[in-house]
Amino acid sequence: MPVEPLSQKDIEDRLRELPGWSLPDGEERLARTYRLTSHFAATAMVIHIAQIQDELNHHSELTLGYNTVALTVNSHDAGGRVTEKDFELAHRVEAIAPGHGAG
Ligand SMILES: C[C@H](O)[C@H](O)[C@H]1CNC2=NC(N)=NC(=O)C2=N1
Repeated sequence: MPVEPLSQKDIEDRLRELPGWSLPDGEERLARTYRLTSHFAATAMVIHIAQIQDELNHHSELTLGYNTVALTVNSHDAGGRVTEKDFELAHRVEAIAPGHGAG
């Protein structure tokens, strides 16, 4: 089922429910960086996010740092615009972050 791109206002309204997530200036994608307590913890969170992304069939650009996990996401099937699927992924990742000690 095609998913429609969200308007700038819709995106801004939905971002209010996702502290820490942003729409970087001039970019059509949601972004968040989590800071973890160790490299191993960050790596474990990446694996968990990958599982969720395969379950949703919706995938971010996922970057593992020394003790950080950075995500940026938009919807390829919607021409690289931001859709509900991006917010669904963001909420699912937010839900697991505390369990990983992510801040
Ligand atoms: C064929 C496969 O179902 C599609 O390419 C999925 C895979 N993961 C995806 N991830 C993202 N971010 N956007 C998509 O449109 C998308 N589509």
